[in-house]
Amino acid sequence: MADKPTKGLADVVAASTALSDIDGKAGRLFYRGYDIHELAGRTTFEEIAHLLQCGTLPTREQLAAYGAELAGGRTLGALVSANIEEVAAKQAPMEALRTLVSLAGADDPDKDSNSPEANRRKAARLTAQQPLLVARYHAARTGTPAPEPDPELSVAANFLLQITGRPADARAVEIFDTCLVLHADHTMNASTFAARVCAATLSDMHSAIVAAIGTLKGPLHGGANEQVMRTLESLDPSGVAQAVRDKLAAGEKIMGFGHRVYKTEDPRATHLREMSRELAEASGDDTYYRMSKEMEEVVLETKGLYPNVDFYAATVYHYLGIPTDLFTPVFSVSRMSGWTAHVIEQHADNRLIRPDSEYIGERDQKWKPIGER
Ligand SMILES: CC(=O)SCCNC(=O)CCNC(=O)[C@H](O)C(C)(C)COP(=O)(O)OP(=O)(O)OC[C@H]1O[C@@H](n2cnc3c(N)ncnc32)[C@H](O)[C@@H]1OP(=O)(O)O
Ligand SMILES: O=C([O-])CC(=O)C(=O)O
Repeated sequence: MADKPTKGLADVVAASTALSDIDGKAGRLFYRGYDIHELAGRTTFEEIAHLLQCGTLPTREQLAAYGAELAGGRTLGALVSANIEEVAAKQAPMEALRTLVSLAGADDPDKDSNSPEANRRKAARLTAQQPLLVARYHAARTGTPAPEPDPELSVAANFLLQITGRPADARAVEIFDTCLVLHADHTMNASTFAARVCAATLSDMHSAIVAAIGTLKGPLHGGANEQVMRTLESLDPSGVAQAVRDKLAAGEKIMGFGHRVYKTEDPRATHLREMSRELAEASGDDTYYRMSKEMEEVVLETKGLYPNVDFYAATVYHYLGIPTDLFTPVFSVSRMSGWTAHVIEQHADNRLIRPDSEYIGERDQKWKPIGER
């Protein structure tokens, strides 16, 4: 008989990885051995994607080559282009991305290979395409064409340009770039696990990424950042503390708080809180930042829970002018670098991921003809 399951697989080690590591008690996160506090604000998203997908922080030459590869990958395949209008009309952003990445797989030149070289090229292409898919989706649904991506600009600068329709100022780009750095990878989170389960059947990278996108979408995972903003918008700024206490007393979960692994401050939230404060001040209206701080105090005092990565990311994206329903797609733009690196890692040392289950259903049932049931 199987052992009793650990609900939600808490504390179960499901894979070995050299990509990221978390110390949940100390509130520390590392990408390939680098503390996130060493990297945030000092490295670009392109450097982090290279670190995850290629193994090292790049030299200048490697970064130039990787940047050129990303710039070259910023195109949409024929199948995506032919369908994006209809997808944008019928699907919400994360559903659309799930569809569009699947369609992009059909036009990928490496679609029939899982070799290490093909996987690395696909990883760069998916990382290049994801922000473009979000921007073109947004353009299609609003009927406002997005500016063409500029090969001279970074992933962060191009994304803000394409979403807002105008070049972002240098500090906004730095802040958004840091957000992308902070969201890139996070050990065996639910979407990465989904990607690895799919990849471990020796399925292809696009299939694994479709599984990951569908998993990130849920409000207990990446979907929480959108819900944080919706909560802030729904609250009366003068009644935040009482409203949060009432929600908690009613057994409601407050989105953006709590974490399976961190039992103290999420180290990414430390950076995001500060960036939210800076942007709020610069905007001349810090209402949402002040409301967030108040929520944080009440949730900590009442439940002992800390904000996770999604909490302050919400107001940062809001102040940067990103539409609320694109917050989770933004998460996917960054996490694509980690998901694809995990697929590369899974394929490089593979074994089928197939856990056991505990059977809790009926036993010894006897078949009856349909008329007698
Ligand atoms: C990128 C990310 O995915 S970060 C996480 C994003 N998700 C969210 O912000 C959604 C809100 N948070 C949550 O739902 C949870 O904290 C999760 C999903 C992140 C972690 O879940 P788990 O490790 O399974 O913890 P679980 O949901 O069992 O919570 C443990 C206890 O804390 C409570 N709790 C956890 N999070 C919250 C919250 N945000 N608000 C209120 N109570 C909470 C639970 O109700 C539970 O209480 P109980 O023991 O009295 O029943
Ligand atoms: O690790 C998790 O469970 C969720 C999370 O914070 C992430 O994916 O960034």
